[in-house]
Amino acid sequence: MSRLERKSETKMVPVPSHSIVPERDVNKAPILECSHLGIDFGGLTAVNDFNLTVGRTEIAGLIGPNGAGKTTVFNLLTKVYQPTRGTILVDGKDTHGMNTVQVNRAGIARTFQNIRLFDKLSVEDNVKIGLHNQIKYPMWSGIFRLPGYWKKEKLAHESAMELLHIFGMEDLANHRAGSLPYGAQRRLEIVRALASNPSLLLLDEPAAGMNPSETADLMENILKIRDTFHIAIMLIEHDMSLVMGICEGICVLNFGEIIAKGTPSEIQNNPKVIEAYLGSQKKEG
Ligand SMILES: Nc1ncnc2c1ncn2[C@@H]1O[C@H](COP(=O)(O)OP(=O)(O)OP(=O)(O)O)[C@@H](O)[C@H]1O
Repeated sequence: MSRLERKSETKMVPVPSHSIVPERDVNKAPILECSHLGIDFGGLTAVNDFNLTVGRTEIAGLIGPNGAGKTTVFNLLTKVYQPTRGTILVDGKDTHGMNTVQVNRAGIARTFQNIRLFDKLSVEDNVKIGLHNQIKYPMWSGIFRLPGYWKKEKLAHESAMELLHIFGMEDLANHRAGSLPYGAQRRLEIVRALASNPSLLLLDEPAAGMNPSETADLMENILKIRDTFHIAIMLIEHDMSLVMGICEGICVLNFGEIIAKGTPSEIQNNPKVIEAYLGSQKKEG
């Protein structure tokens, strides 16, 4: 039986910040704790009083109608924006004042709504770029190609190939990233994000533009990432079959505020959630 046919939901247990985490994570320090997080853009409050805890190995979903504030939350977590208020703890560390590079070193990696690969570089080189936090080249050994440089280069090659192998992409290592089919480019983005060895991987609409078979592969790959690397994954997604199929805890935003948290079945039956989605459909219609 394919793992995606599993119907049983993960048992979730309550933790502070009115959140739930998978039972298997309850005795482990959470990977993410947001308290009263918010940001204003001039007079517009894009996110307000965002409280969320994500378990160590949880697959968490962040959903909501268009313009609800989902990407803004990712931008706050990754310090593209500094919060107007509230705190973000990553692995127990307060990220106040950190920049995007520091927060990546603290354990958060992400992909974007639109593909952001280096099209003209090879698949392998794209992954090596993601390894930059892991493998440091001392300046002089790089400029003069000293033995130390070749040692690091060999290590980077081996690490990149190992990651590509996990996702069945090692045969594509020398292909130009821009020449890959759409689904493979999106997979490569995820591999590149994983190269920075995150504890929390943020995926912004990973299934956008995918056909059903690419989406099914993506779901398998997300489960594989969680099970291989034992990390947490938080995803924004409009494809409800993906969200309801693999997310364990789901948080729903509307107009920048959390309106519900729960398991897939709780969220699907929550009247506030149904109203938020129907309301946004009426507005669009
Ligand atoms: N840099 C910014 N300056 C001003 N307003 C912004 C900025 N970034 C986001 N916003 C506003 O914040 C609100 C939330 O936007 P956001 O992109 O986070 O929504 P979303 O839930 O990700 O939407 P979608 O599902 O359509 O991607 C919107 O009203 C948006 O216009």
